[in-house]
Amino acid sequence: MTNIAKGLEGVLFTESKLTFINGSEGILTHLGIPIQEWAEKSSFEELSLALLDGELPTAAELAHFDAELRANRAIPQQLIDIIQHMPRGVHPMQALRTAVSYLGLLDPQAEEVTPEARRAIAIRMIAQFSTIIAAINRAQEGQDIIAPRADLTHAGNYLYMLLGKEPTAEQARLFDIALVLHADHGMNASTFTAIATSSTLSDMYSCITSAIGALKGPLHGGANEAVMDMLDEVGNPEQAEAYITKKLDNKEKIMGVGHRVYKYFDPRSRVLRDYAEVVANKEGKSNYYQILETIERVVVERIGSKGIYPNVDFYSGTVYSDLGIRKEYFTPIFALARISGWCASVIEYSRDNRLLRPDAVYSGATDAHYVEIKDRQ
Ligand SMILES: CC(=O)SCCNC(=O)CCNC(=O)[C@H](O)C(C)(C)COP(=O)(O)OP(=O)(O)OC[C@H]1O[C@@H](n2cnc3c(N)ncnc32)[C@H](O)[C@@H]1OP(=O)(O)O
Ligand SMILES: O=C([O-])CC(=O)C(=O)O
Repeated sequence: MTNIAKGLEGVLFTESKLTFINGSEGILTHLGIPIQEWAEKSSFEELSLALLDGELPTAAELAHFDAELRANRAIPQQLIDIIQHMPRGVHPMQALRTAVSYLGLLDPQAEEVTPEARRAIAIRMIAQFSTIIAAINRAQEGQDIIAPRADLTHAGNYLYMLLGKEPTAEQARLFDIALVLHADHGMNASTFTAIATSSTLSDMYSCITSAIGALKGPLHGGANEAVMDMLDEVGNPEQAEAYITKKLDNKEKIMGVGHRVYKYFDPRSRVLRDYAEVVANKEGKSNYYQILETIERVVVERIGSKGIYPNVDFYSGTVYSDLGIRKEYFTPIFALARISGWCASVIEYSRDNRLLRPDAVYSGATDAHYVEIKDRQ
């Protein structure tokens, strides 16, 4: 019998120098450097450049890249108009998908697929994603759109454009760490989708628009919002154990746990848990964390033996909501970070491109003949 790799599990289709994951031990590295070190010592700007170029930048290279990001933050007025006229109540991921596709119409370089053009477009997209997402958020809430500021960090500027006031240094750094943790993750579904699109020699905006669509689903990036829905449904920590036990007894999926590659704790979930605990220790903020702690304990006890542990989406939402971000924007924030990994992976793959085209075992009818429509039952 032919062996089918359902879900493409374990299928190796390319080489990459960007990200390494050891799922059984819960290890994640970018360029060989552990994710914990990136989170502690680096910034989203530095990791983005390192992924694009495949090496740690010098101070001068990073300063140049940072200046390029700051200079490219503004988005065209035509796109602002589109965002302002989007129907109210759409999911922000729908809005983001449309906005990025439209941005491509306004970029005279959009159709260029040379490595230089792809890199230049990537830098603009990394810079502009935060402006687009903050603009969608404010427009959907009937608020004025706030122009980016060039004197703030990437993370600080996003929070400023979203909330209309400068974040504290602590808030900006916490958000920066969240972006670092989400920036890249090997051949996940959305990165693979971006690469599949790029393998046809399509343009960067098409690659990224397809990736946004893939990230949106609740089995992938959409899980962070679904975790928050679950927390709101549980309501208070006293209900958590009974709630999760019932779900597991009914063989229902728990959001924010389980992963195709990790069969142990996702290391990013450990970093985020520590920050979620800090948030919880603030007055009146402990409910979410206490519920998550209980869910984590019960899940690990009950189905840890199947390799089901918290993933990156489990604790991130509690950190975001403390920063004043609504749950519908958790997945767009994932995109705000993952844009770097998508672009870097597309650029890396396109250096030695080959059309992606897997196959299926045919299991349909054979020896059939066309039946005239009038003769069909
Ligand atoms: C950023 C990211 O994309 S991280 C992932 C975000 N997604 C989520 O948090 C959604 C919840 N998790 C899931 O749905 C899954 O774990 C996925 C989609 C992430 C990975 O799925 P797969 O690798 O296909 O695992 P698969 O579905 O084969 O599950 C293996 C076993 O674990 C169980 N399992 C997997 N995830 C869960 C879960 N979240 N809750 C309960 N049981 C689970 C399955 O029921 C299955 O059990 P069985 O062998 O007794 O039938
Ligand atoms: O790698 C995956 O399958 C999912 C993902 O994007 C992540 O965990 O960050």
